[in-house]
Amino acid sequence: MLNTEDIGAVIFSSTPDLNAAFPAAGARKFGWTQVPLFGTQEIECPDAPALCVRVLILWNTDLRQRDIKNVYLHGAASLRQDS
Ligand SMILES: O=C(O)C(=O)C[C@]1(C(=O)O)C=C[C@@H](O)C=C1
Repeated sequence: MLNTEDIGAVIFSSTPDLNAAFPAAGARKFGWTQVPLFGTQEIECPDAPALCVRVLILWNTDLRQRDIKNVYLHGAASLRQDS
């Protein structure tokens, strides 16, 4: 379970085709009002999925990296076939 108090910061990247709203603004509406949030733009890489938001959560945990499951939804699953 992810406790908001354990989140150091969250970084969002959006593909250049997404510009209607800031992902960080959505996260605040969702309840992350005290979490430091930052947005950036992903590079336009040929064959990479369009309309894609990546979310990197910097989370204080005692878990080992190999015990954390990164989640890739829909077409984004093709980005990391090794995970
Ligand atoms: O994990 C992703 O979302 C990817 O697109 C893969 C990958 C990578 O090669 O590790 C590539 C680009 C992103 O900026 C981050 C990670």
